[in-house]
Amino acid sequence: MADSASSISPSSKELRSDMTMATNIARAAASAANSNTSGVRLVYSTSSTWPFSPSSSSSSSTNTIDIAVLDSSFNPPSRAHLALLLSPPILARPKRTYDGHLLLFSTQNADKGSGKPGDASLSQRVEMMTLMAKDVERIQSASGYPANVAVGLVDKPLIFAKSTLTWDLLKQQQSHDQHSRAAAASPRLHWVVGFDTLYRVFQLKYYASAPEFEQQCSQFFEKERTTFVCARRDPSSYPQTAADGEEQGGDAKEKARRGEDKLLESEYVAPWVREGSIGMLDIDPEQAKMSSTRIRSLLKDESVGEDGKREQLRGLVPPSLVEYLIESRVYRDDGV
Ligand SMILES: Nc1ncnc2c1ncn2[C@@H]1O[C@H](COP(=O)(O)OP(=O)(O)OP(=O)(O)O)[C@@H](O)[C@H]1O
Ligand SMILES: NC(=O)c1ccc[n+]([C@@H]2O[C@H](COP(=O)(O)O)[C@@H](O)[C@H]2O)c1
Repeated sequence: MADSASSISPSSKELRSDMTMATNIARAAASAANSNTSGVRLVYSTSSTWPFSPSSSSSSSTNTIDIAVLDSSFNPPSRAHLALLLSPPILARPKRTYDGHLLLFSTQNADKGSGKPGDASLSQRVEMMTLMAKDVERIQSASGYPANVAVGLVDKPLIFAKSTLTWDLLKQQQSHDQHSRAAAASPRLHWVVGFDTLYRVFQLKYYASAPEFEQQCSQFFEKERTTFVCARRDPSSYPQTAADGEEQGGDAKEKARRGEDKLLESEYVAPWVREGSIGMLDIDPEQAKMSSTRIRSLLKDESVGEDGKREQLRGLVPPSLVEYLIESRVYRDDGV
């Protein structure tokens, strides 16, 4: 599926029209950012009834609507993020694709607050998310699947809380649509994450107490039937987790693999692995090495010219992002 991304570059007319739409959406999202609403706010969706489009419910062989959630800083999105979002629904077999896709950005990060100077602004992230959503729509259609994508913003940093807010939004959308097939469908969220994120979700330091963490696990896995689909990440692409650091000897990849096994076998994680609520995924090894940090460094690198940057970006970011990153000069100005 990730390979099909290479063959769906938008025409320049499509790209211009998507960029204009993305800018308008970003403007509206930024001007509403200070309003006091909490929860998940959709700023773009393929259809107004997302995720309950008629095509998604009728194409499902079960009455469950399985939705992949890519929760990211979008700073900027990479081909690895695209591969995660378009990965096969390993915990929703025999489906060959998710019924819906959600790109979600938290305006508050668990470890970095509201961001670092030199990061992309909220408007730029919404623009990039919208362009990526349009790429996902094109890839799904080119693969013969219905396109059913949304872009959302949320003001909570931790996944369990964000997931419940996403769940609340789905229930709300469903209650507006009493008479369609959607009313009988049961949505299920699948958080597509890399190993570093799965590791952090299970660190007690993020929660007020162990009982509160356990209550949130139970709400996420049991009440809402949500899952984690976790991609193995090349250790060169992210700062070491404590789990990797404790492992002695061997090369970095072996250490990372042992760190993964250790987490999956640990007290708080193993029961959900056994239940089939956490699954591991291998993505393309080149994509597993990617990080947003590396893409930001490339964009800032004054020794690489515009054509060189464009060439490298083609392999690193979703198709519509290549021109956007060059033209917007994001990460390059302001001396950062
Ligand atoms: N190369 C990759 N392989 C597998 N998962 C990845 C990869 N890159 C990012 N992810 C996952 O995608 C999700 C969003 O990641 P995030 O936006 O923090 O990107 P990042 O590349 O890690 O960013 P940065 O380099 O700025 O820290 C996380 O769950 C992360 O683990
Ligand atoms: N305990 C948690 O739920 C927890 C902690 C830290 C990061 N995260 C997630 O990891 C994702 C990536 O975070 P960074 O941008 O900090 O790498 C974030 O979107 C966040 O949701 C979750």
